[in-house]
Amino acid sequence: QSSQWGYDTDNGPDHWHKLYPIAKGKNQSPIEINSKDVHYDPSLLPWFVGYDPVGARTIANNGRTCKVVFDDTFDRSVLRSGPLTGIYRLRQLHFHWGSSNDHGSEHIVDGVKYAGELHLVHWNPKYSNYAEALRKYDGVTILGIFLQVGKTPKPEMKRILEEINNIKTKGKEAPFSNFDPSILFPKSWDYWTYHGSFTTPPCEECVTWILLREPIVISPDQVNFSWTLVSLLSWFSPSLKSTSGYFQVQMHLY
Ligand SMILES: NS(=O)(=O)N=C1NCCCN1
Ligand SMILES: [Zn+2]
Repeated sequence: QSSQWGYDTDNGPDHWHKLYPIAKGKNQSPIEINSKDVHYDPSLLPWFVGYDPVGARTIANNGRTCKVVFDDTFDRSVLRSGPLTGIYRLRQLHFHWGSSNDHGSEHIVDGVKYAGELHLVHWNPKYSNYAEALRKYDGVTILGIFLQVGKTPKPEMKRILEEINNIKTKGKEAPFSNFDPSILFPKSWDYWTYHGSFTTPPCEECVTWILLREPIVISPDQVNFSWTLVSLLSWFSPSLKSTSGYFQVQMHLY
């Protein structure tokens, strides 16, 4: 087990539990979603966001992903309602890509691996800080949006993909301002929700997942932008750590 966790055979998901025991927990993400096992919950509310574009701060390559960081020092950009109680502050967004278009997403839907998955990470400000929220069942909510490769480019992705060119090496960071991530959202806000974990170590089980059923579609050349980033990062296609164990995945239809 090399010192740093990753996605290779000697430090991948099956090794993580040695340093991060929670990785062997009962509520680990990602999971496979089988539509036939999903419980439709008519009492689930729609979710809403209020994002302040002026809250965007930086875009960084941390050697595993490209992440955009936001000012979360007050209730500036928040997600609320849906399966949640109260509001959750947007902290960062990041992507998961594969080394080819036939895989890359972390969650799998009816056997389908999407080319990528966008995660918007939010934390519950009823706790005094993010680090404390990670230790709570209702500490974090992650909005997950699947990325599908199609003919038409998604113009709203342009800013992020152009910026990726300036952070091609691990550890690089660049200013990133005036960006409201809700412009990336698909038309339908129908979602699946379940309680799980971060998909990377320490894999805390503090996450209420809100996964959108409708993917966003980007073009092949937009994906190969991510390829430039991917080719510089030890990329991955994570193995699903969780068994098909029983979990409450509910669905809201608008
Ligand atoms: N892929 S994930 O579940 O969002 N995992 C994360 N781990 C560290 C903090 C941000 N997110
Ligand atoms: Zn993620």
